[in-house]
Amino acid sequence: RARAGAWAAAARVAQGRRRVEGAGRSPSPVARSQRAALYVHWPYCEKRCSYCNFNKYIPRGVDEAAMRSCLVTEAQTLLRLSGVQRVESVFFGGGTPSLASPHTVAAVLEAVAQTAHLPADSEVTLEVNPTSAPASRLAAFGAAGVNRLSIGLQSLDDTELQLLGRTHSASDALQTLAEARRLFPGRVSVDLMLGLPAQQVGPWLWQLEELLRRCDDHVSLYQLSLERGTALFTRVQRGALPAPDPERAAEMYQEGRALLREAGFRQYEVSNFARHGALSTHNWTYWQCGQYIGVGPGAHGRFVPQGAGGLAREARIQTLEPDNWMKEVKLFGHGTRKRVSLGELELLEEVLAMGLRTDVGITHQHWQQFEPQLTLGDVFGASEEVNRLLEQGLLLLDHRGLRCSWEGLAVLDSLLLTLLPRLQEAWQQKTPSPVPGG
Ligand SMILES: C[S@@+](CC[C@H](N)C(=O)[O-])C[C@H]1O[C@@H](n2cnc3c(N)ncnc32)[C@H](O)[C@@H]1O
Ligand SMILES: C[S@@+](CC[C@H](N)C(=O)[O-])C[C@H]1O[C@@H](n2cnc3c(N)ncnc32)[C@H](O)[C@@H]1O
Ligand code: SF4
Repeated sequence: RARAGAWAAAARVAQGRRRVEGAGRSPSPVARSQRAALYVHWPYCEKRCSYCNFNKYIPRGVDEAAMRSCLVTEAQTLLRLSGVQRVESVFFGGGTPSLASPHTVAAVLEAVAQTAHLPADSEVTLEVNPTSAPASRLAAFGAAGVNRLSIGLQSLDDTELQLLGRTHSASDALQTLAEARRLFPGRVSVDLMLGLPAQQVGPWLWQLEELLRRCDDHVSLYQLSLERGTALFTRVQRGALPAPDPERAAEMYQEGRALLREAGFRQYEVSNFARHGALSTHNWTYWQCGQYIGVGPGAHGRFVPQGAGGLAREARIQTLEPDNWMKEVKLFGHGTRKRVSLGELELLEEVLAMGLRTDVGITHQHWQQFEPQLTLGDVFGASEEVNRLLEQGLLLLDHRGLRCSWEGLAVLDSLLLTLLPRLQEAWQQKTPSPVPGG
């Protein structure tokens, strides 16, 4: 059983159901530079899924005590380095973090709470694979401080689940979902994939309808991305399976999001849907270009190291391979493999590309925090190409800011092909490159 620490106990008393409503979210009293989300990567899985190229390993055995101690050490080191005082959400992802013991999750949360302020109602998500999470284990994660679950359900068709190399059946997934809802009501998300080889629109929509009868208040729809180096990629390349049809996938996405809308879900991001205000705070931080600290093998982070001042934000990635990562953590207190300083333009490009993924888009206030000189109107208002997108009703630029319409959200990548070069152009005009000899 999990040894619930002081923070987990306080969190249970608070029983906070913190909900964000996009732009309506009340501003935190702590400055942006002193707040962050924290991501923790558990790199192990039971079996390799045929489509997955995330940073995961199938170990013969795991030295969990060593892993736990390294996760705790790295969380403490990076929190101190960042100068972050308030952690607003924690996300245990992977790999398969539901294979970790609740004790490990509790230890990381206690360490975070001791190094920075972790409000008792902070969103703490754990990703769960159906076969590694009986109800007793889910309850123990709850006692450890987890208050939101994200279930990798992927499909409700056993043949598809087999094709994906999953270890669970559709009925296992539905059972986990029911148990999760009982233990974490209003705080359970499910991931459903679309665009699989040979998948047809009609049957996929029946899956979604079935899911809508069973699900809680958060759904993520992920279109399969066929990744080089995966078993699925090889089978498609050899002709053993048909290539996924992008037009059919687009139709599933369009019909799927319409169905979710009818069921009362708000599409608050390209792939994410919530009702009753159950948006994910953690992911919202990513899309708003807030700071986040990545702990564990292969975790990504983006924060301003203490002493760097201003907007000198760094993109960081931790060492991928777990044994090497542990050696580095034992030696240096962290396993950061790569640090790249983000330039001001790069950061603005991220603000644009990430912000437009959400239904709120980029508000004028939000943009101003990153770019006080050029307004959204200065950058985009006079561009003929952008005006065409506004006239087509794909984009909106008004007193609130810049955002995609419902139609625009489905074709964001193509909108960015116009918007990003326009931003680069406006940036160059603002800061002309020095003329040689001038
Ligand atoms: C990396 S997994 C980790 C969580 C957990 N191990 C699981 O499998 O559910 C997180 C989510 O990413 C999505 N995902 C992984 N590989 C993908 C791919 N190639 N294309 C689209 N979505 C993918 C899946 O929906 C999955 O639920
Ligand atoms: C695809 S998302 C699924 C989120 C889920 N749908 C939800 O609403 O909570 C989660 C996956 O993204 C990856 N991920 C998220 N944040 C990360 C970070 N900071 N560093 C590395 N990987 C990250 C992890 O592999 C994780 O399993
Ligand atoms: S999809 Fe999830 S369970 Fe499957 S290999 Fe990837 S991380 Fe592991």
